[in-house]
Amino acid sequence: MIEVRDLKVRYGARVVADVPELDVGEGECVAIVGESGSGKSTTLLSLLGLTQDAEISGHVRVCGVDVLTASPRRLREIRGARAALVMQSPQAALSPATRLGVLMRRALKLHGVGTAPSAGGTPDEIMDRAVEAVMLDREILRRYPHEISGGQAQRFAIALAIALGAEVILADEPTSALDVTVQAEVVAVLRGLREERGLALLLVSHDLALVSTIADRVLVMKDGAVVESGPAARVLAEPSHPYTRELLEALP
Ligand SMILES: Nc1ncnc2c1ncn2[C@@H]1O[C@H](COP(=O)(O)OP(=O)(O)OP(=O)(O)O)[C@@H](O)[C@H]1O
Repeated sequence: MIEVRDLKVRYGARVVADVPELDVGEGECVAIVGESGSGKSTTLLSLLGLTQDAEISGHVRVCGVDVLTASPRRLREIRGARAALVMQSPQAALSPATRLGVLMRRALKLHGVGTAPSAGGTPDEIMDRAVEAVMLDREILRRYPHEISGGQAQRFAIALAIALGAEVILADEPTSALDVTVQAEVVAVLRGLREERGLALLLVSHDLALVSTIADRVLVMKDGAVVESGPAARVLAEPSHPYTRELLEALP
């Protein structure tokens, strides 16, 4: 689903992300961890061609599309629909005067989902199933963005991705704005989607406790470079790089 080789992202002369290898297969979760400014978000955004003013080299394939050479039209086909980005505070991106159901219906229409009679049902059926998949009541579709909590907004953002038929979710600190119990709900939703729908998940987080509960593999970034990578259980239990040990020691 995601295949990265020799990715380098530069702003001017400075390499802010250097990722030799990163693969996320169907039903897998890979986490990128590291302190603020280490290049995690830049790496994530570059996978969808969303870094502005950056010079990018290497090989990036997402849902079968060669991102660095694809036409803008081809990129638009995967962005949002097949590969969805879930950010830290989705509420800010939701139009305040639009009910969530109206917003979701517009997104489906924009991407042509639910228009063909055969393709997964009517827009209403697709929306109901997506909301159910993230354990929200369908009544939420009648609400405005300010009428929902941070955890509900995050789950709605994931539901939107599901409704649009996402195969890959790229999540940037999806739970950092949430309190601990609500974080657990969002993680449970993501874990369920991987297991039940084979969704591939690339997660950026500075929260190693969260990562240990969901990721199969971990990449540790520092100053733009990957200093350690491997199975999450191994990296978190027996870190081989001093920086990973530092991150682990900083855990509460
Ligand atoms: N548009 C830009 N122009 C120039 N430099 C940038 C730009 N965007 C990011 N950077 C720089 O790239 C480096 C990596 O930033 P990035 O946001 O990827 O780090 P991060 O690990 O995700 O940090 P955080 O956890 O704080 O989001 C930082 O030094 C940042 O200042």
